[in-house]
Amino acid sequence: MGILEVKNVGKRFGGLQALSDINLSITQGTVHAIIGPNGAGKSTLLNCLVGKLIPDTGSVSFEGKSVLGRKPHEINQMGISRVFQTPEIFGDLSVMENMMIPCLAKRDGAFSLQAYHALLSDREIVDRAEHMLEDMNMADKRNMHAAAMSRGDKRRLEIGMCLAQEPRLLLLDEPTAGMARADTNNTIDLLKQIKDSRPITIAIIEHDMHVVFSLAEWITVLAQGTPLVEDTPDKIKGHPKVREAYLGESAEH
Ligand SMILES: Nc1ncnc2c1ncn2[C@@H]1O[C@H](COP(=O)(O)OP(=O)(O)OP(=O)(O)O)[C@@H](O)[C@H]1O
Repeated sequence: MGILEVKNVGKRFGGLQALSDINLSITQGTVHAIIGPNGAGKSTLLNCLVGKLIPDTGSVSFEGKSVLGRKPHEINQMGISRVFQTPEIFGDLSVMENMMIPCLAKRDGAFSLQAYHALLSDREIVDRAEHMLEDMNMADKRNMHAAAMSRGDKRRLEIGMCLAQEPRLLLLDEPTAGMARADTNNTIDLLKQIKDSRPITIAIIEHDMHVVFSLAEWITVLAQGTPLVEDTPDKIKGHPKVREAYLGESAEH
């Protein structure tokens, strides 16, 4: 059984069947990419995994426990963290302050902005945040305003903030969208380093085939809301159905 099991999931928006009969198993410790043309249902599926949407049919379970009906923060506490397309960081705070927030949430189970000032003198949280920044190779940026960083560094910080919560499954929604090639390559290296240094499973939605083929060990191709094919990257590359449904279209990205 996979760390994440999706069975017969369907989701309809009015007259549109966005997902139909999705079956997906994500194996523990792998990098699993979900690819597909625009509108294939990738984000809808991801939203069903993290409690932002409730599927009309089917089941989603993480480590054998159903996630359906749980709120996003409850799913997060179960061990699933999600990195969004646009980095979700606090631009007005420093890099260090940003990192302290998930460290506190991990320890205390919640975070309130009222507790923010007390954070600065909380040695345990400061130490943990410093350690995470070192782990992310960002210690030299600790006092920088988060908003002033490059897109690649904002992404690096956000990924670090997710990891501070020690998730067992990291979900990445187009983590290199809008990045210059150098930042994309840095993000690929960072994700490889994360994968090699901790027991984590990564599921990634991505349009950039360079990123997909650099990282993925297993690929599911969605088309029109349903899995078209799943296989290793080598098999997916030359698969005629995939070329027809996706790779032709991917030239636009
Ligand atoms: N909240 C919504 N209400 C109505 N239709 C929606 C909603 N969210 C998504 N859709 C539709 O569902 C289909 C799947 O969308 P989704 O965003 O999941 O695709 P995607 O594969 O992530 O696409 P992209 O690669 O462009 O991000 C699309 O036709 C989209 O227009």
